Formats: sequence, structure tokens, C-alpha cells
Amino acid sequence: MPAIENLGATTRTSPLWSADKVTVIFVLGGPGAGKGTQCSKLVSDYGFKHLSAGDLLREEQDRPGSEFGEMIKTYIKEGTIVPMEVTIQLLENAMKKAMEEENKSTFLIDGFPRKLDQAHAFERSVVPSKFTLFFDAPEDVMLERLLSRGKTSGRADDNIESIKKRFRTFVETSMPVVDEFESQKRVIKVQATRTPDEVYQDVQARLKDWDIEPITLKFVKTDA
Ligand SMILES: Nc1ncnc2c1ncn2[C@@H]1O[C@H](COP(=O)(O)OP(=O)(O)O)[C@@H](O)[C@H]1O
Ligand SMILES: O=c1ccn([C@@H]2O[C@H](COP(=O)(O)OP(=O)(O)O)[C@@H](O)[C@H]2O)c(=O)[nH]1
Ligand SMILES: [Mg+2]
Repeated sequence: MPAIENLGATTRTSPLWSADKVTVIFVLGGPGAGKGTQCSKLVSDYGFKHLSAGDLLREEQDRPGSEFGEMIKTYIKEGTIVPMEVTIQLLENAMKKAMEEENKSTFLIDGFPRKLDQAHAFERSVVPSKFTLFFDAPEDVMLERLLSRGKTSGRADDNIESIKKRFRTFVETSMPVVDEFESQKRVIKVQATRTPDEVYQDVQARLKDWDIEPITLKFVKTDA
């Protein structure tokens, strides 16, 4: 991947792609709600391309020579939102790559947009989203999951200090994004407290309402 020396994505005044050609489903929910877990399930059944904004930021943070590495590290540890120019450029680059190399056109964008300015800039300059899949869980459930993930994740933000800050950012900065999409009737809200499989059953049922069906592999019987 080229260095993101070109941060031009957000300066565009019209979308790079049309929503007829490229489908974007935003996946939101508090830290630990299970976004990544549900996205993995969707990838295998629906053939979507899964792009986690957090994973792309961590990858850029660790890329030798990145001019953004130190900045990203600080924002992640503090649970605050990295300036949108960086995240949107990383997402656009990854989308382009998946279109060219894997022929993908439907994207699950996980953990983004976490702030209203990002939501507006992405839809204005990259592509309007179709809807948002929102995973709802109370903080006590999310806290327990994150502390448990922290035992093996190696993530600098899966500790109690960072988690508290992330919860605060979620309530103050990210929920307004969900509320705005909700007011536009573009949110599928799923209760995320049950087991991963039970949550996934709900997700599948709700996607059906939007005419989104799993990929079915057809086995044609042939005469031997
Ligand atoms: N429905 C669930 N019930 C219990 N644990 C879950 C559930 N969904 C995810 N987890 C676990 O909780 C942690 C956070 O899940 P993850 O998918 O990484 O959430 P997010 O991407 O929203 O932060 C992981 O350790 C994951 O295995
Ligand atoms: O659009 C984004 C997505 C993530 N982050 C940062 O990356 C961290 C981890 O995000 P991730 O989605 O990986 O966390 P999760 O919710 O899955 O635990 C966040 O707390 C933010 O600091 C950000 O700045 N902008
Ligand atoms: Mg995640």
C-alpha cells in the first residue's frame, strides 16, 4: 500500500463512487459490542469486504516510516477520534484495493464513522452509505468483554483506563452519528447482549428486510 502522503480524499466535493455501484454498510456500536465478531460471520456468508477502521489505523501506526504513527498511537490510547482526513484516506485506499484485486463492491465499514464530521465527509466525498448496522449493549456487558479480550488482544486500549475514556467518547461523540442516521431511517438496531450466534440470527433476519441475502452455493448434480 502506498504511503498516505496524499490526503486528498476529503477535499472532494462530490462522491468518488455512486451508491448504485458501491454499497457501504456502516457497522457501529460501543467498544466491545461485538462489531468485529459479527462482521467476520457476515463476510463468510455474504461475501462482503470487511474493513475495520481501527485495524487500518493500527496498521498505519505500525507501518515503518508512517508520518502518522505517533499521532495514531496517542489517539487510540486516549480513546479519542483520529482526525478524519487520515481515517477516510485509509478507508478509500483499502476500498480501491479490494475493488481492483478482489472485485468487491459491497463493504462493511466497521467502527466508522465515530464522529459527525467523518460521517458527513465520507458520504460527501467517497460514497453515500446504504444503512448502518448498530449493535446495542450496556456498558457493563461491553466492559466485561473488553477486559476479557484484553488478556490476549495485545491492544494498547483494552485496559480499564482507556476503556473508560472510550465509553465517554462513544456516548458524547459517536452516538450522535447513530442518532442522525436513525432520524433518516437508515439504522438497523440489533441487541448485542446474547451469544454471538443469537445476535447473528437477528442480523440475518434484519438484513432480509433490506433484501440482502446470503450467497448461496448451488451444487448442480451431474451424471457420472
Ligand atoms: N455476543 C457476544 N457474547 C459474548 N462475547 C462476545 C460477543 N460478541 C463478541 N464477543 C467477544 O467480546 C470481545 C469484543 O468483541 P469484538 O467483536 O472485538 O467487538 P468490537 O469490535 O465491537 O469491539 C471479543 O473478545 C469477542 O470475542
Ligand atoms: O474511525 C475511527 C475508528 C477508530 N478510531 C480509533 O481507533 C480506536 C479503536 O477502534 P476499534 O474500532 O478498533 O475499537 P473497537 O470498538 O472494535 O473495540 C478507537 O477508540 C479510536 O481511538 C478512530 O479514531 N477513528
Ligand atoms: Mg472491533
